[in-house]
Amino acid sequence: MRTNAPVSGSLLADRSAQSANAATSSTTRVNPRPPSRRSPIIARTREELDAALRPMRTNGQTISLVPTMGALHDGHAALMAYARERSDCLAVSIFVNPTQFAPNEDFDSYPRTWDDDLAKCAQLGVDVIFAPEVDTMYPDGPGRAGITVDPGPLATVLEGATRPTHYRGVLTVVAKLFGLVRPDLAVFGEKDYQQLSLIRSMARTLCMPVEVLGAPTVREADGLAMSSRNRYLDAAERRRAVALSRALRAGVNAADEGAEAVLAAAYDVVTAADGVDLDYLELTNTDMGTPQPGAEARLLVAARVGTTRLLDNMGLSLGDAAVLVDREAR
Ligand SMILES: Nc1ncnc2c1ncn2[C@@H]1O[C@H](COP(=O)(O)OP(=O)(O)OP(=O)(O)O)[C@@H](O)[C@H]1O
Ligand SMILES: CC(C)(CO)[C@@H](O)C(=O)[O-]
Ligand code: BAL
Repeated sequence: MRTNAPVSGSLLADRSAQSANAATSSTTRVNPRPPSRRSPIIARTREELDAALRPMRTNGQTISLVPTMGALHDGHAALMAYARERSDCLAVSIFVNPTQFAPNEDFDSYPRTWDDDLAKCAQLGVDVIFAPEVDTMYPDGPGRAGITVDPGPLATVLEGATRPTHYRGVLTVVAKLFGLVRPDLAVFGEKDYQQLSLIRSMARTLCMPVEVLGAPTVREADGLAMSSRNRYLDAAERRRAVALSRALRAGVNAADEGAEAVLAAAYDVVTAADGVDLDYLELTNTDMGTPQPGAEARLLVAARVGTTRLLDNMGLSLGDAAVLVDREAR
């Protein structure tokens, strides 16, 4: 198992918005409104996006954004419903962002399911779909992004240890999307918890006028977190993949006994599973710093099942008896 150096909570803290509860306790108004019956406007260029959003801006309507890479599933649908209830106009971006994929990763094979995505967006009451080409987002070419967002130390651990260039690409494209759409609020999934933490930190640190909200992870009936990459799994791998959420659940169930017990319980389940190659299993506080006894925490896991890398995480309340094992000793 990879061991990662502890991350300083104070560097990365976003105390204004944490975990699932933060999303539901947001100050944003909740405005249940039925899905619009109109088809979404499809904007492919910056000019088309401006034209699509101008009437909403002129009318003083609030705009929400759900950034995605397409291959939409019920997890994305939940983010859209969450955003739609909190805004007058819902924009969804569909863009497989090349700069967050390393050369050895799956950019070329990433699922692209435009017709199905469009039908889902129409059904979910999306007002505007922004689906740019690569050169619209990167006019000088994705390899020459020029000015990029430095994601800081949190981007070097956990996902960042395996994917060292990933979060620079994510934050750069999300900053661009925020600049283009200028949303009042943006919704991201807790499934990608480290990504959500980094985007919150970016918006706060760079004074971006957008409220970043996290929405809970949507799961398959057996507990597997929904993910576009689940499509890569064959039947046997799909059965094995449930080990990630089972491990997290075992950890959550041990929360009263403290941090050491949480990690041990989760570790036993994930390492006992055939064909599941653990990358990391870590316990953090809700800001992804060091977990504290008697406080809310986050248990995060990543593993390879066949050639597919999957991640998942769950929140828990740690018992007082928490003494962390030395990570290097595990
Ligand atoms: N199961 C889920 N529940 C809630 N939100 C999710 C879920 N899966 C993805 N999201 C969120 O949807 C947004 C778009 O993610 P993306 O398009 O990369 O889908 P994905 O399923 O995470 O794909 P991948 O398999 O590439 O990780 C992100 O904010 C992500 O956290
Ligand atoms: C936030 C995001 C859309 C940026 O490309 C992507 O990382 C994702 O889908 O999670
Ligand atoms: N949802 C995470 C996007 C990625 O893995 O590139």
